[in-house]
Amino acid sequence: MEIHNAVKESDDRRLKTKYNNAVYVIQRVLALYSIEEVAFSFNGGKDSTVLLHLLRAGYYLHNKEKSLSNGDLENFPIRIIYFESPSAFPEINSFTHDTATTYGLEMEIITLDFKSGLEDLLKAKPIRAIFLGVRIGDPTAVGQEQFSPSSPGWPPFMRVNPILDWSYRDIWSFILTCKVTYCGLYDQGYTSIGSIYDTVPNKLLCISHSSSCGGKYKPAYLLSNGRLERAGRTKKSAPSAGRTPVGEVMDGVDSHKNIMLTASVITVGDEILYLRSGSVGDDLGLALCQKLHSIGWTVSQAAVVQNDIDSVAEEVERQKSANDMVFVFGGVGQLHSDVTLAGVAKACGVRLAPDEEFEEYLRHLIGDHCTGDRNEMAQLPEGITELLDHEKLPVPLIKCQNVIILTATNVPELEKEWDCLIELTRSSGLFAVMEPYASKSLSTFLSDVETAQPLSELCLKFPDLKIVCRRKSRSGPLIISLEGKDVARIESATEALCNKFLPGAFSEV
Ligand SMILES: Cc1cc2nc3c(=O)[nH]c(=O)nc-3n(C[C@H](O)[C@H](O)[C@H](O)COP(=O)(O)O)c2cc1C
Ligand SMILES: Nc1ncnc2c1ncn2[C@@H]1O[C@H](COP(=O)(O)OP(=O)(O)OP(=O)(O)O)[C@@H](O)[C@H]1O
Ligand SMILES: [Mg+2]
Repeated sequence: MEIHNAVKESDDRRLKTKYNNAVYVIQRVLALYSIEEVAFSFNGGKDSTVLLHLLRAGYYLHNKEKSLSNGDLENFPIRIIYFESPSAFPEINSFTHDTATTYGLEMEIITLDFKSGLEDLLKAKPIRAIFLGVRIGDPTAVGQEQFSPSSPGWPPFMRVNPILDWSYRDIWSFILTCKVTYCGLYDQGYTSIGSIYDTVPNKLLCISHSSSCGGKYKPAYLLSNGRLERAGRTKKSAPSAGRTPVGEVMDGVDSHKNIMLTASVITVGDEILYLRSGSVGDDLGLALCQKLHSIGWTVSQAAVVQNDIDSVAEEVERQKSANDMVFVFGGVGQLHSDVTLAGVAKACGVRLAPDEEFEEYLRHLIGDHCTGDRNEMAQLPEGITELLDHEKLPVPLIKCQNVIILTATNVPELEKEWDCLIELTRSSGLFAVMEPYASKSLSTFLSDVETAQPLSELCLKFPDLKIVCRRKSRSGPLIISLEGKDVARIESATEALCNKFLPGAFSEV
């Protein structure tokens, strides 16, 4: 069988593993269900084209195992269903029909929507399992496994997703290795094909950088970053979750003085909580608070949690709904204690899934040891992760909704990551850069008894200012800091405070 032989003879170890796993799933389905009980939902797209050939190979191996045939595939009896729509590309439509003819497929054309079409189909036919070319990264893959029962409200059947864990690169490795014919649109820069109304060629494949591009695009298999395969889909993606919209592109400084944006800083660090050497402190958390402060953000909380999935998840869940942005440090890597990503995934109610683009970065960084065959090293929260890539960073920072995961392990590294974040913010509006806080500090030897009441009154009169009191020692002076966005208000508050005491009671620090 040409597909089986092509993969067997290839020296692409990863492709072989993916192929073997997918064909294993297909063979088990053919063992579990009778041929009348299975169907393949085929639409001429690249993923379903790959699945068609995997099914042909799986059917061939199934028969061979049962000595049912010599592997001749002239007759491929798995029922094919195609939901034909007037909004499909004519090229996709004709490719689907041509493929059916080439491989002698029994194709059932359904003109209803997916749900109604399946309801009618399952009333008429004994179908119990349907193969789909869904892959991780597709919006509909979230939460699905290789075997996923249909959703509540849908007719009952098993969705079988044999290529769920295939990456964009795996799809093209298979197509090119097996020399499979695919729809011509993929040679014209289309990388994922929806309807004529929401799909254009992927501009990352545009040959000319001029605005018009001359209509020339590279073929889909040359897209190096598989994460961007849907960049040709014109539908808008959902905005990041957050308490308030913080994604506006700020060209410099936000002019709205009254907007208050709050952040929470979470350090994941057993070393801070347990080690007695005294050498480990939460320097990074502290440094980040100062950075946030310098762009006019308020830090509502800085916490240290254990390297434990539930501890991270609980803290992240609490803070992400109470703040505009949450920054998490520590616990990122490959050690047993590196649970931050799992904690963030749990807090966001998603699972970890292999990420091809992240794996690519790790491979550059650590070499080929890191890939494995099943991408264990590059698992990120599924469906919600953005990689914040900057040329100065060896590995991108990770953003999941309004949670940013930093990888710095010391203050100089943090400064570098922070500078990159700010640059990214200016170019693509990660978060708002606000007017920085202004502050003034006063020192006094007045006693607490004397200052308590006037300071309480001052707080009530100037609710827009943060009035912070501290002492360096019990017997030393009291330092009063007034902080806010409006220098004039700080001056008024200073004057109001000084007027309540004899001249010279306060000196500016
Ligand atoms: C064979 C088949 C089975 C499907 N089963 C389900 C299902 O169980 N639950 C569900 O929410 N959507 C199901 N869908 C719909 C898809 O998840 C998804 O909504 C659809 O592919 C989106 O395509 P669109 O972006 O073109 O609308 C099914 C689709 C097909 C073709
Ligand atoms: N109109 C349709 N008819 C039959 N099956 C469909 C249809 N639309 C989607 N499917 C099923 O859903 C799967 C996922 O669709 P999706 O569009 O993500 O992949 P694809 O079309 O195979 O490839 P591409 O991502 O390049 O468009 C398909 O592989 C197919 O199994
Ligand atoms: Mg498609």
